[in-house]
Formats: sequence, C-alpha cells, structure tokens
Amino acid sequence: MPYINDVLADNSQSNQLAREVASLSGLRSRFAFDPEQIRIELEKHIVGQQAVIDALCQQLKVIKAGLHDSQRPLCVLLFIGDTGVGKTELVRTLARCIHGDNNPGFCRIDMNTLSQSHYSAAITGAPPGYVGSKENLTLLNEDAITGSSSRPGVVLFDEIEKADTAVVRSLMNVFDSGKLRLASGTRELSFCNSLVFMTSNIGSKQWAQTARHSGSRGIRQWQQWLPSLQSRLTGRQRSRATVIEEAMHSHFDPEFINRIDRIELFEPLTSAHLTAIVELELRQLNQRLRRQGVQVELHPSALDYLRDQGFDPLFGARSIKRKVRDLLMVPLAEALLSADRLQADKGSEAGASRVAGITLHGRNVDGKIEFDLKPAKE
Ligand SMILES: Nc1ncnc2c1ncn2[C@@H]1O[C@H](COP(=O)(O)OP(=O)(O)OP(=O)(O)O)[C@@H](O)[C@H]1O
Repeated sequence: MPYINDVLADNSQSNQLAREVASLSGLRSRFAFDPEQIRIELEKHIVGQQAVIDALCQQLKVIKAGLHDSQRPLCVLLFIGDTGVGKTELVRTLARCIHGDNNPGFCRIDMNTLSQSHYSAAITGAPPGYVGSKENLTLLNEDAITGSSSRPGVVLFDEIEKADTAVVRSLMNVFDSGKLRLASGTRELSFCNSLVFMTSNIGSKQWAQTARHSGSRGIRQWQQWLPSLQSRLTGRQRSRATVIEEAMHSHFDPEFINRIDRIELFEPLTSAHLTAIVELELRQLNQRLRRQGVQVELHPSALDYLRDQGFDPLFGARSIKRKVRDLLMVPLAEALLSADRLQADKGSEAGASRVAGITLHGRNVDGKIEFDLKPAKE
C-alpha cells in the first residue's frame, strides 16, 4: 500500500494538472500552431497521402478554433495502411511542426510489446504491492502526452491491432474521459491536451489476397465512418475500404471503433511516389551538404536505381533511407574525398576546406552510382 504522504503528493500533482487543463479549456486559440503552415510542412515531407493530410488539417483547425470537447483527447485518429507508407512518418513530422526539433517530441508506444495481458501493466504501471507501483512507472512519457498550454501533446499507439484486450480497454477509457488511471491507484494521466493517433495494418493481408484473386468484390453497406470517404474514393479504393472495414469489425469491438473520431486510409505507394521519396531524401541530403558548398544532382537512371533497390513489397518505402545511405552516400563520400585530394594536389594546404560551389552529378553505371567529379562552377 502506498504511504499516505505519497498519495497526497500524487493527488496534489494530478489536481494541479487537472486545474491547468480546466483553466486552459475555457480559452480559444490558445494553441501556437498554424494548421496551414503544418499542411505546407506535411506536404513537403509526406508523399502520396494528400487525403489524409487534408483530413488531419481539418481536425487541427477545429482544435485551434477551440471547438473540441475539453473532457477527452483533442482528437483520436486511426491511420490504417500497408507497412512503410508514411503513417508513423506523418505523426513524426506533425510532432516536429508542433514542438520543433526539441523534446518532448511525441510519445510512441509499440503495441506489439503489449500483446500479452501480463504486459498490460507497462501502460498503466504496476498495481499496488507490485514492484514499481510506488514509482508510478509506465511506458508513457508524461511530458510528451500533456504538451504545454500552447502546444498539444502528441501520442502514437503503433500497431494497435497487436495490443492485448486489457490494454485496448484501458485505451477506451482514455478516449472516453481523457484520463488514464495508473494501476497504483494514486494518480491519473490526462490526455485532454493530446492529439492521439493509432496506426494499424489491419486488412492489408486480406486486401492483398482479394486483389490477387478478383478485384471485383461487391461493395457492402457503408458503416458510419465510411460515408465521408465514399465520395472521394474510386471503385477500387472503395473495395479496399470495405475489406479493411470487415477486418476491423472482426477484430475490434464496436465500442472501441465508436470512440475513434476519424479513421483514415493510407494509399499504397506507386512507383512515382517512391521516386518522389528518393527525391525527398536527396533534398534533405543537399540541405546538409549546403553548409559545405556541395550539391548533388542525380540522373534519372540513378533515381530509378535507388527507387528499385529501396522498395520492398513487404516493407514499403522503409528501406529507401537505408539504400540511399549505402548506395548513394558511400560513393558520394568517396567522390568528395577524391575531390579533396584533387584540391590538395593543386597546392592547397592539407585540411583546407573543400572547393565551394561544386555540384556532383550521379548516374547509374552497371548497377552502381558513379559521380562526375568535374566541378560545375570553376
Ligand atoms: N508517404 C511517405 N512519404 C515520405 N516518406 C515515406 C512515406 N512512406 C514511407 N516513407 C519512408 O519510409 C519510412 C517508414 O515509413 P513509416 O514509418 O511511416 O511506415 P508506417 O506506414 O508507419 O509502417 P508500419 O505500419 O510498418 O509502422 C519513413 O521513415 C520514410 O523514410
């Protein structure tokens, strides 16, 4: 049993938090973020998921205008889609837009680690009498969840379908009341200032099978979360949404689904999207290189090579970053070091800074990216 002083200290802490949130909820536009600015940033960083970005920005406007319910999370969104299509990246980018590159960033819980009921204590902390109960230890990062008066917290429950039912039940309570009572019984975590996201791959396997077998599935009756999507979906997208919906209903209780504000489907990435993601990586690399006065340009043959090497049907675009590091950065590093040597041979002192204003042109030569060393500006 916790000591009475611990209980009092914890209670006064959670009362303080409750008071802060209550006092904030009466104010409008207390948030510093600008939904339109966030849209611009998301569109810069996330490829091929325009409909999801639009839906998210609409939610942000409602929150910014102070129209949300102050007794629950600011919003609860479920992102569904294949692996490696940008679900987590979208939340990461949003958290960066809201909090900058600094902490607290966002609180990400991998539900795979909470797939068995005896691990459910990890989310609510240990019950009284168990190790850790007095410390109120949980997987949740309180600062990232509560955010601050002008910035909402951002929480991501990744792969929600993997969570044990005890964990899902705790979450339902959070979505209802905005509160998570820690198992020690001494305090609560408030999610009333949090943007809550969940991700899931549910239905992906079933859709892959359906699409393989026919692709001409009948469209079933739409459930309540689908009509808003219906108008903007093509026939094929509607069939996919139906398969995903069926998978959701057979996995989750309706009580859980009903507590979600919006369910958004991420599109599978096309070849053009993958090329755009390679270009995105290249832009980020060029930003880092700008300080050194170096830029990289890639011939379409090199872009196609990186795209083909980086895409894995099982993992989506996940390995593009790794392939860029292995297949682009390694030869680029070699080319830059050669450029340094060339400069040194021309008589510059060892360790002198690199030639400013060079552009390196990369192309695919027999399955290897090679760089043209000639400086563009001499
Ligand atoms: N639409 C996209 N736009 C930009 N980058 C993307 C996109 N999709 C994937 N990526 C790249 O792939 C990596 C993995 O994507 P992400 O973590 O968002 O996958 P996910 O959809 O959350 O998959 P999972 O369901 O397996 O968690 C990202 O870090 C990013 O580099």
